[in-house]
Amino acid sequence: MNGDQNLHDLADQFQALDPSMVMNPYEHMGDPQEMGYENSGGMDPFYPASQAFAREPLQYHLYTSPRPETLQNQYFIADDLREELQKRSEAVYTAPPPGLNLPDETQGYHSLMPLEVTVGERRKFGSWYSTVYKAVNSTDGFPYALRRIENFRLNTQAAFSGVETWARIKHPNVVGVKEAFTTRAFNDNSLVVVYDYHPNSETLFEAYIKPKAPQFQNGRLQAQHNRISERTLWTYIIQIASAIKAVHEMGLAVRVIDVTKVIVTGQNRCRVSSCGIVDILMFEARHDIAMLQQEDLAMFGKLIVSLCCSSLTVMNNLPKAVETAGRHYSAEVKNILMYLLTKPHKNIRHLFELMKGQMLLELDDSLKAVDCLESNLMSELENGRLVRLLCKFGFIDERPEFARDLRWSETGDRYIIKLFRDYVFHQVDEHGRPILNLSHVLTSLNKLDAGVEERIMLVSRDEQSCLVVSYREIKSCIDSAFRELTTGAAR
Ligand SMILES: Nc1ncnc2c1ncn2[C@@H]1O[C@H](COP(=O)(O)OP(=O)(O)OP(=O)(O)O)[C@@H](O)[C@H]1O
Repeated sequence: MNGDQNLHDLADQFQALDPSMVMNPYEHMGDPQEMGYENSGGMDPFYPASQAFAREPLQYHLYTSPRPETLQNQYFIADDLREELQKRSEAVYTAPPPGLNLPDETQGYHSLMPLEVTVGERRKFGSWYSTVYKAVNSTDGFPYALRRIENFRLNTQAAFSGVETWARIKHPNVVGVKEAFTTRAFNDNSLVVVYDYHPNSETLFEAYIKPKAPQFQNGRLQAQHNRISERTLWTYIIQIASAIKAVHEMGLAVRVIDVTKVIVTGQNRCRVSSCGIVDILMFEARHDIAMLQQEDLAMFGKLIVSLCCSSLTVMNNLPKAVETAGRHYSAEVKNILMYLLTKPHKNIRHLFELMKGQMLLELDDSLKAVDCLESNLMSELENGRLVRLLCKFGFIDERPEFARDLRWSETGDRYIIKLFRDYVFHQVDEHGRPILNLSHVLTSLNKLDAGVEERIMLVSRDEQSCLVVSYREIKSCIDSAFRELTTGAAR
């Protein structure tokens, strides 16, 4: 199907969706090249090349061109991204259910909410039980993740000496460490290490290994297999290796590299959590850092094997596990595994040498992801601008009194603003039914914000007065009314 055919199909759908809407917002659009855009390759096929277009002067808040109804959703960020961000926002604001018997506050953190189930069978963190909570810091108001080690008695404050060094590690694949303290607020001796909070994250174990409930497929209950794809596996390998490199270069060792201690914080984004905590727990057992770093790499190998085989028990028979991994993944993956699990003297820099080819792919993918996010951000930039404009309307329209004038918002410049508000939001069709046309609203507000010379007819509700004004004039009315309000507020 060619471009014209597409266009016709779209136009048909457009008519079918809303017969009362006959305006085509593309009608007066010109060639993007003529508009001064250097690269028109990525622009819509909806811009016919033949018609002339009077370009508006370039402004920093230049608006995007209006789109047809059927593409309305493209005014906003992509649905899956919005859903993901909304889930995160919801996670930040979720309050704990009542009756958890948690302290109201500990060391300046309040609103504690467990991020994991604390009843039933629990795994241990070394020799201790641990629980992760979300809590809000009273000083900066931000949420943090508190990892609490239950029933831990600290023998010396010196055990906290490494926390400062950990807090200096700012790396995209390491969950940031903020501080550590002991507390009796949970009615025991607890150690708490405070980390950056990454809402709605799950561990690699939860994402790829934990058995999923069977689901109905083709009318039958079927087990869910979530074997990780080779590309995603490499993404995680490179990110975790990068985290390990950052930690080793600070003269530290991660000391816990495990599928339950690496969290997935976004699409294919992972971060090593729980850094620094083992240094406190095992402070008194002196260790050679070079040896601990070797152990980090061996643990990393085991993590990759469990991901490849979607199982934790495979670690009981590593040679068999490596063989299984080799059957499902490339020789390159097997090569890395052999290096990490069998080489007596390994080194994180050498590991990167072995992964050179994959790193280029990773770089390409992450640049693509940045491009995609940037284009989503652009649409939100436009929307943010429109929200500010709507706020101005809200401040001005229907204001009951200003400067002792009960009719301030109905008279002078404000009368035009009121009529424009009706033009944008309160139009009705020939049968008196409300027209709820988001495209019209966005187009009108964008033109207003850019102050274009295009003229529109504003009609009063009783149809007794009728004004023809340009968007530029309406914009200047709004600016002066809003200025009056700001000077009035400052008085
Ligand atoms: N910094 C963090 N920000 C947000 N959520 C986190 C953070 N750290 C951990 N979590 C979440 O808290 C939950 C519990 O984490 P934890 O590391 O205890 O995993 P676990 O599987 O419960 O391990 P264990 O069985 O050893 O307790 C997980 O769902 C994890 O995603």
